[in-house]
Amino acid sequence: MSSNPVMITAQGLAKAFQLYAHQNDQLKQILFGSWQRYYREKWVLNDVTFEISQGECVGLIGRNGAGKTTLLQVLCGITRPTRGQFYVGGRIAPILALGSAFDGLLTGRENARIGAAILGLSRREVDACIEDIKSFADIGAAFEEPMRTYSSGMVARVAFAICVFVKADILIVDEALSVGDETFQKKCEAYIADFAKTGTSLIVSHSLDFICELCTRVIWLENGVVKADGDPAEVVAAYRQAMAA
Ligand SMILES: Nc1ncnc2c1ncn2[C@@H]1O[C@H](COP(=O)(O)OP(=O)(O)OP(=O)(O)O)[C@@H](O)[C@H]1O
Repeated sequence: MSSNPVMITAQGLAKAFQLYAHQNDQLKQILFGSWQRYYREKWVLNDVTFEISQGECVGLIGRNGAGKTTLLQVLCGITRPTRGQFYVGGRIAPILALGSAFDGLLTGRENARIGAAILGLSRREVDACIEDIKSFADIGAAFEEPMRTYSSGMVARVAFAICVFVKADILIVDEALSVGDETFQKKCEAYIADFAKTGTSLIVSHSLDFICELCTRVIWLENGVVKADGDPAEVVAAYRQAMAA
């Protein structure tokens, strides 16, 4: 374990989603929830505990549905944990999570301004970097058009570009590279690798070679619990073996 300051702590994190069998069950729950429960719980995270220190680049791996995105959403404050605590000690750049908050009626530029402000930039800082964000996103005139007209790759480009310019302490990346085309993927990979030299990163990816190459540590999540946490080569080898089996 590193002697650097702790940037992310997850302590006994658990998350259950409420599943309603019928549309009006949600209303019943609001009205009569004190007497009866109208939903079924789906536990996605169960007692997840770890610490990430300043300067670590941690890969988060696991099968589809293992709970990786949910864990990142909890750490980014997008969803609340059902149990447990977490601490994040710095400004987060949540690549892709940010994209889900865009307003489709607003242009790329307007969403970029709002996104950068939400992530902590002042109006003057936003003014100073908005053209750089446009240039990094590299979607041409579409930057001035409503985002409802964008492809998923274009949305990801704008989300990634905002995160590049918010001067974050912690980079949280959820499968950012899967939607971009090859040129943009390479640009993002180079940025993430550069950020990882000094910042703290938590990266979800199914690209195990990329994770092994970049990360100093890997956490393997399985059915909402930490199955392994340690050296990238060892954890990835064990994960590959489990997947093959
Ligand atoms: N809002 C929701 N309501 C109910 N279930 C949900 C909700 N969001 C996610 N889930 C469920 O939680 C589980 C974990 O989802 P999550 O997206 O965190 O997995 P993941 O490890 O990121 O998967 P993938 O590798 O496919 O992206 C899945 O079974 C998913 O169906």
